[in-house]
Amino acid sequence: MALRQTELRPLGKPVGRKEDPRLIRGKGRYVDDIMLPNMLHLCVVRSPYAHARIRRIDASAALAAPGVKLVLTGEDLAKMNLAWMPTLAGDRQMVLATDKVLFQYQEVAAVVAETRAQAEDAAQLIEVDYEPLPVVVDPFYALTPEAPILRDDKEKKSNLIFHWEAGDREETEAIFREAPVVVKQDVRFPRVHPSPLEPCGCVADYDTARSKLTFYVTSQAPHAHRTVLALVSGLPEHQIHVISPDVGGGFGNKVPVYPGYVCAIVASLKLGVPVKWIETRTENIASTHFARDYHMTAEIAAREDGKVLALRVKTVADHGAFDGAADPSKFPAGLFSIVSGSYDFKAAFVEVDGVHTNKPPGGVAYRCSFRVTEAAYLIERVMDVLAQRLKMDPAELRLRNFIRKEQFPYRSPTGWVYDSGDYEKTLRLALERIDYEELRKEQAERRARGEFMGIGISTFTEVVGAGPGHTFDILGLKMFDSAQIRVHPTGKVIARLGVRHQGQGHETTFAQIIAEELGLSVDDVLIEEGDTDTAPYGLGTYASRSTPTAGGAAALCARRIRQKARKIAAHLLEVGEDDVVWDGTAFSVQGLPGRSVTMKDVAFAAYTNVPEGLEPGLEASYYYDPPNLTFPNGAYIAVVDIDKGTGAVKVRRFLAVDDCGTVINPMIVDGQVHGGLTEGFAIAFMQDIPYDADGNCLAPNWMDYLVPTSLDTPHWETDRTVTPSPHHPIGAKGVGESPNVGSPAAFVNAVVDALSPLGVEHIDMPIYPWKVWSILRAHGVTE
Ligand code: PCD
Ligand SMILES: [Cu+]
Repeated sequence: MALRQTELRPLGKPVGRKEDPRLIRGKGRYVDDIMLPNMLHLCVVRSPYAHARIRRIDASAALAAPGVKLVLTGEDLAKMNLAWMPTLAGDRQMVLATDKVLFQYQEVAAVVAETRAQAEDAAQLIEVDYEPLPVVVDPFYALTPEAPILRDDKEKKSNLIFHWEAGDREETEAIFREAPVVVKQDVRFPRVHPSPLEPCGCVADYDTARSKLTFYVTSQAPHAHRTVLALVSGLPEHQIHVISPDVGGGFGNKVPVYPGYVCAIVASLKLGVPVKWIETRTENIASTHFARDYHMTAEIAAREDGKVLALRVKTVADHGAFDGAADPSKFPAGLFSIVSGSYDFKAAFVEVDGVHTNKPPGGVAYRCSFRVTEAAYLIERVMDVLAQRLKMDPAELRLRNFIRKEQFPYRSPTGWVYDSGDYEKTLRLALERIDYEELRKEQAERRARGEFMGIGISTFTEVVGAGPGHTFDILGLKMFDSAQIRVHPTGKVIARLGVRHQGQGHETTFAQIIAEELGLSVDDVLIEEGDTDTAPYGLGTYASRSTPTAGGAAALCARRIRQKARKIAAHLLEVGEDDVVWDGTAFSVQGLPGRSVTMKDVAFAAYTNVPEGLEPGLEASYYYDPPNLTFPNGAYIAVVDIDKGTGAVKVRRFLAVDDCGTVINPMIVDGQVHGGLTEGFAIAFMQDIPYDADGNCLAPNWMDYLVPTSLDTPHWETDRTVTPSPHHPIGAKGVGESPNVGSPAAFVNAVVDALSPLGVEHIDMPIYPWKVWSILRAHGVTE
């Protein structure tokens, strides 16, 4: 049962979500709900070819079509110096193609008309004369000398975008030379897409009289978008007002700036009226930024008793036509170097080659703090390969190799400093709750009967919460975050934060933090995010960073308010400030608990009766740059049964034990875990975006790119251990991404475990029934 929103001391309690009465009654206000007078509609014309030279674009028929007000091409944008724009990774991307296209569905022209239907009809009339060029789909081929160079706009004549390394090569090699056991496995993380329910979209409204651009956009990072728009367009930043209304899911998809946004803004500037652009589902999947697509090879050097010694990883990363990776500037392969996971390796060496191909740009951090999902999946998969090779129980192998709780803060061999954790406790709780021993017995019995039952374990560690600002920036913008709290005379509060939630429940959880610190109830605190004219500057919501950064800012900002409140309380209680104590709900006089004033009394006095010399009013702001990241972790266990006839995998049980430090709202954390597990399940069993040899996208819709329904989705069991972050103001770590990061390996490990009697050591995701069926058939299990 959810806790009432009027109760005091709400931190750690399952308070009902304040945003839900609005959202579940269909009263959310999303970008497509915005209707402005004289608003026009924009439709993007896209390339049918994955690689082609553009000889000519003829827009005359489109311009003559009913309702059409404007057609934009790359040439038009080039005159305004807007044909290209910067990507988050410091590459550049075409807004509208000028001389050639580099992926199927690339933006080629934009049509603006009175209605959306008119814009779409006219888009069909635009004639583009393409000269097809040879297509590069395979990133390994892209690196060979025979492959055509795709980006002729770049100085470097190569499809290699970057080569990046972490760890100690020599020490790692030395350990490998001597190691008694070495296992090696190729692992692919398929190309997937965040695919939020609400696709991307915007309304650009340029007011010529006030020279002000109001830009409504479904954005995870409105402030960063405003800065990028100012830099790209040359409009002064204070004349750009970005509003991110309710967001229907983000999942990393709404961090980048997309060509449609720039086109809508240019159209509004040219026409002086509002212009709306809303993507279709196909446009979303086939042109906005993808995720993953990592081809990884991992090797572990170990002793015969299972103690791991060193890790070596080589990866080819397919970034598509433009490097749009949403990674902090200093990390071209994101935080992939966290790949040594929860285990105490002596040494590690990691290499990543980023490569251009004729595919859409990316990759974004889809429920993943910058390539952490790929890393966690790889290490959890390869640990199982090692267990199988050594004929050891995978739980036992993990227990033997965990970083021990007394080793924190722990420096990993690639340089990360893990803040805290108790991995053994978390795994033991999971083993006990699922009754692991009993399950293994049952498995042995079933195996004896020729049945295929599997148990998969994943004990992942994540790194979330970017900043700190000294290491983390995007396009130079330091990744701190902010909160601003204003207490009104009646003790009601408005708090604005620099992040922007997309369904995570910030209106509730951040109200819980502030209410807890100020002795108020959640009902008393209104949280507002997403409006750049009112909210303090922040980097946005992704990378499970809101709680580690803005959550920290909210607590510290509230404490700043309390400091001033204490002065006012002393004045009201007619004692010295040192005699005032705060008990969590009221200020009282030391030793005289009967004499007290609440935050509400103090708030009123702040506007009516302040001590002499003190500034009236009660508000504060705080920009919080965390000293380190937070390292949430978990132990996940999947139990599966395989149907021998069809190869279908049934997830019988799934238990997720998470440790995200201090929990603000256990009900919301459970919801976060349920959602992320559902995504992880989809990635493991049903999602991939394949391309044919001509670069045609083979899954540009929800018929081919599958999204699980409630019927497909297993029942989730959750539990928790709590190891607070030692540096976060309330001890909280992020959690939003954990289930997506940790679960794919548990599913795959379970399926491989089920098939291990056949000698199977690895299956690449997605594990479609036909893949399993082919294995069963190859081994004569089924016909
Ligand atoms: N310890 C703790 C932690 C946390 N929490 C809670 O939970 C949530 C979450 O958080 P975080 O972890 O901090 O995170 P954020 O930042 O807020 O968010 C973000 C994430 O989130 C997730 N989840 C979700 N949900 C929803 N509903 N929707 C969405 O969209 C989404 N997305 C996803 C993603 S993808 Mo990326 O962007 O890719 O990077 S990242 C991400 C919030 O409310 C909070 O406060 C609590 O309570 N406690
Ligand atoms: Cu990732």
